[in-house]
Amino acid sequence: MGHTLLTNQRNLTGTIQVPGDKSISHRSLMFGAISEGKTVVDNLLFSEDCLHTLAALRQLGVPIQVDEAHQHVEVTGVGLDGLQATNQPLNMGNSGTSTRLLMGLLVNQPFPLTFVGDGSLSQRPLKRVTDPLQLMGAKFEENEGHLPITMAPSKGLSAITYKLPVASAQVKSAILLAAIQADQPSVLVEKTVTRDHTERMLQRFGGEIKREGLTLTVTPKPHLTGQHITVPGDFSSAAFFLVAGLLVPDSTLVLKNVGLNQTRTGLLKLLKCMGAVIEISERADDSEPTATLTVHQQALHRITVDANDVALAIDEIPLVALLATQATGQTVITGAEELRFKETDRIKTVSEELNKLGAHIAPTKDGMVIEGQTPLKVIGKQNVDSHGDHRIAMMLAVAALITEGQVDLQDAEAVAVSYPTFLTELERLCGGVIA
Ligand SMILES: O=C(O)C1=C[C@@H](OP(=O)(O)O)[C@@H](O)[C@H](O)C1
Ligand SMILES: C=C(OP(=O)(O)O)C(=O)O
Repeated sequence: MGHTLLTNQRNLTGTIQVPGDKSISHRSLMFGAISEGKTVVDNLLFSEDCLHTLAALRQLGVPIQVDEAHQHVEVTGVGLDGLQATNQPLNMGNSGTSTRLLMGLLVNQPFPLTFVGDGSLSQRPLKRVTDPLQLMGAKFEENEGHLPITMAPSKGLSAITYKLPVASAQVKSAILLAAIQADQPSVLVEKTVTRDHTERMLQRFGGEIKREGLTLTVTPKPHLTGQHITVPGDFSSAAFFLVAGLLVPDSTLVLKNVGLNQTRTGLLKLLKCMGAVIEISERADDSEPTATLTVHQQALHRITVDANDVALAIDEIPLVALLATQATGQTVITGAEELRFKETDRIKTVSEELNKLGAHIAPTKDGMVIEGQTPLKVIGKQNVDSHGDHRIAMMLAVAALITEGQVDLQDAEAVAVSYPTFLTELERLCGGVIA
């Protein structure tokens, strides 16, 4: 397992183009595969997670042409009834999104399918997806609530009226992808608003979905039409540089073409509450809005974060914790229990690893209590560990930039799950100080 040595910095200055959005990349491959005609995807994210989705679809007989140098992909849609059986398991790697969305997408096939994943993914909860799919008529031959799972050949799917028990875009999307193949319209009620990329893309490919408050009604529409999708830069990847720009003395960073879908940008609202000013320019809107973000180092103050905030910033909460260690006052995060079911238990890994650098973070059942104005400082060199979690690795790399002393980041290569070039980008901005 690789490690990376980082030291504290001043004056992080530069322009960054973060890679394509992970959530939208997964969805464009999946919708392209089950549509009729060609789907062209520009700026697809070539990260480990998205490559697991791509490989699984190819394994099911979907022709996908890849030009990785230009982040360009062409998917020849085979339609929902054109997928081919496979006698090998579909390997989901580390990717919760691939697993949950593909289970919904593939639930109505006339052949069995087995899903497997790595050690971390095999611990993550799947009953939240298999329960509603079973209510729709799906049968599972092997199902302990986590991978490996085998889905039996389908005997047809019934519509569902379902109140989501968790705030999860993956669960919502799995049900929506199954519901387009059901016999009648289905109705889903969200617990709170979560990212709506599936809803937007379904409409773009010719599906019918309506939202009224937290209620979604989706009409069966198994025949969709291929599209040209340009994937915006990933807000969740941009967030690491936004936070670095806010924390590292004398910094100015410009982030180009960042996806600003409001169901993803809860971090911007939280930053505003902390007193930060982020400049937004060059706004554009295809079926997903984008803009350029400019950030300078600034003083911040404490906030409280609740379940509604968490749902709109779910992958950015580790960064909120880091920001809070440097803000004035005590920050309290509640309603974040879902963090315990990510690639690691992020309440545990965030508090344990940042505390190694001098932070005072007390984990709670559903969040964290974070003391502000705690300078990060180590004597000599301190090891911190990503525990194989890409977002923990990147958050700790940003923390290292403001830590006095040397930080040795273990298992740094986990970044490849969502942002393979993250450390190279960081090194470029720092002027080549990463060993
Ligand atoms: O739908 C998606 O693409 C995602 C939804 C979120 O997961 P949950 O739905 O489990 O909260 C998020 O954490 C993940 O990175 C991507
Ligand atoms: C939780 C994440 O992804 P996934 O659920 O797809 O593994 C993430 O990217 O932070």
